[in-house]
Formats: sequence, C-alpha cells, structure tokens
Amino acid sequence: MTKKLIVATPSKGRLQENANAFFARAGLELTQGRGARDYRGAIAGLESVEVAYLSASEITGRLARGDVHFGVTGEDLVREEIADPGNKVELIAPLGFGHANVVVAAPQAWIDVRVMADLADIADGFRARHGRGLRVATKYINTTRRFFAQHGVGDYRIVESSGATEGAPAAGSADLIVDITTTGATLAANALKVLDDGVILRSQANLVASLGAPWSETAREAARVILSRIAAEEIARTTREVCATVALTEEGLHEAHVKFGASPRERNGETATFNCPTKQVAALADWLIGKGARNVTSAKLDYVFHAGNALWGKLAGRLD
Ligand SMILES: Nc1ncnc2c1ncn2[C@@H]1O[C@H](COP(=O)(O)OP(=O)(O)OP(=O)(O)O)[C@@H](O)[C@H]1O
Ligand SMILES: O=P(O)(O)OC[C@H]1O[C@H](OP(=O)(O)OP(=O)(O)O)[C@H](O)[C@@H]1O
Ligand SMILES: [Mg+2]
Repeated sequence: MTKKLIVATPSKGRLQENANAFFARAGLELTQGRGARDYRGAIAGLESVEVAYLSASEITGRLARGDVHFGVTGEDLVREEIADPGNKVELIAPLGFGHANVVVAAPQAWIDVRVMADLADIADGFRARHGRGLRVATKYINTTRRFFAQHGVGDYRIVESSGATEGAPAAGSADLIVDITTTGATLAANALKVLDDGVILRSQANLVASLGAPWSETAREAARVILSRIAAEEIARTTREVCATVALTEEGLHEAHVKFGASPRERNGETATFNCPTKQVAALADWLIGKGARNVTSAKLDYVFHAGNALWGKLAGRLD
C-alpha cells in the first residue's frame, strides 16, 4: 500500500473552484492528469502527496473509512454522513467558502407554525385530521432525526429526497422539508419559510483530516508541510505589517500588544514594526499617532511562518 499522503478535493460542484483557489493561495499548486476526467493528481513539488478528485459526498465517506488523509468537504456532509464524527475525523480549519444553512422549512401558508414547538403541537392533531403523520422530505436523514428529537417532535416520517426537495410540499409528496439554503431563493420560489429556530447547522467547507487513515511517517511529514503553508497564508491574510516612525519604550510595545494584539517585530531607533490583526490596524495607527508617530503605514503580507505550527499541532495531538 502507498505510504503517500492522499488529499481529496472536490471534482465538481460549487466547492471545486473555491477549493482549488484555497490551495493555490497557500502556494500549493494542484496538478490534474491530462484531461478533466482524470481523477488523480499531485501537488507541485511535493512528491509524497497524491490528490484524489471526488464529489464532496464521496470525500466525506472516504474520510470516515480512512481511505484518504485530508479532504475538503462541507460540515453539513460530515455531520450527516459520519456516525460519531468526533472520533473519526478532525475538522482542522473552516475555509470561508461553501457557506450554507441546513434548515427546517414549512409552507408559508402555515401561519400558525413559526417555531419547532409549533411543529410538535400540530403533529398530533395532524394525524387526527389527515389520517397520517407529518412527512418531511430530506436527504439529511440523520441530521433531521437528531434535531427533531431535540425539539420533541416525534410523530413524523421521513421521505427520502435526493433532488428538488423544495418542490416536495407543492407536489404533495411531503408536508415540510429539511434542506440546505444559501440565498433563500429556492425556498422563496417554492413558497416555503424557514422556522424561526429552524436553522440546524451553519455549514461551510472545512479542511478535514481522517483519524483512521494510515498515518505513515511519510504521510505525517507531508501533512506537516502542507499545514504549515496553509497556516502561514491564513495568518498573513488576517494580519498586516504596521510600520511607524516613533520611539517606543518597552512598556509602549507591551501596551500595543495588550491593547491591539500587535506583536512587535523590531524596533530600530525611531521606527517600530508590528504584525497586527487586520481589524485592529486603524486603532493601532491612532494610538501610535497619539504616541507621537508622524506617519504609520500598513502593508499586506504573503505568508507568516511560525516555528510552532498550530494546525499541525492540533492534528498531531489526535493521531495514535
Ligand atoms: N447553495 C448550496 N446548495 C447546496 N450545497 C451547498 C450550497 N452552498 C454550499 N454548499 C456546500 O456544497 C456541498 C456540495 O454540494 P454541491 O451541490 O456543490 O455538490 P454535490 O452535492 O457533490 O453535487 P450534487 O448536488 O450534484 O450531488 C454541500 O453539501 C454544502 O456543504
Ligand atoms: O438557497 P439557494 O441559494 O437557492 O440554494 C439552495 C439550493 O441549492 C442546492 O441545490 P443544487 O443547485 O446543488 O442542486 P441539487 O439539489 O441537485 O444538489 C440546494 O440543494 C438547494 O436546492
Ligand atoms: Mg448539490
């Protein structure tokens, strides 16, 4: 069996382009075989890595089985398709794309049903009136069962639906649905509304590691390298280099750290340089000007590498 690290990334759908862009930002250039139908690839310069192009759902299954080490997939799929995800996988980092909510939606015409408790209330009477229980169309079967149980809704039946779920109530094959929504356009077009407390999960794409994959020494080393690049890009994206012409004391540097999270990088007589969280740059600049700085500049960074690699640390702690 290969000792390589296997990274699974979406081969189609809305996650594909974003996933490629995510790896590219981290300086990881994914190369695919000759045609768009070649489902094996590599990462330029990393000999011990193999890339598998699969659908998001397939990636989730392989992570659960330990067939791949890393995968990019939606948290909704992880929670739905993996029993006991806490022991099977580690969600290493949310990736900031593929945002979607898994929601409970009912016909807008059901004016008396606003919250999950209303659903529990009508479920009994529903059977008396219609001679059958509520039917819920969804492909999120496990997610639905857990959420409905938490909210005390017991008298219902799931109608499995793998596409066009939003159409089920109008078509008469279900009464309500559990599905994923981003803009809400599909729900609106089908005259459905999300219950006020009916957001089951706010999902986004994650970088996920399989705890059951064969973590050979080679695979671990490749994982460490990949995660250090990803971490370096992530820190850089949320950090600015702030430079000021100002003479600061040791206490001044300390204060900048405590107040703004700015780490002093160097102090050279009249200039001080910090790595500062992007959100705090304006406040830090104000403060520096208050301390006598004539001008303050802020610049973007490409990568910020740290000797300690938090992402790898998080994963390494969970292996064997
Ligand atoms: N509006 C959205 N609708 C569906 N999924 C979305 C949406 N936004 C983000 N996603 C994420 O993308 C994942 C994969 O959905 P997508 O439809 O792109 O591919 P797929 O489900 O593998 O393909 P298919 O729909 O053809 O089966 C979802 O599970 C979810 O995590
Ligand atoms: O809230 P919105 O922005 O309208 O998006 C939600 C819709 O998008 C997805 O369907 P998709 O296009 O992936 O088709 P599918 O059901 O075949 O997966 C999802 O299943 C919803 O139907
Ligand atoms: Mg889809």
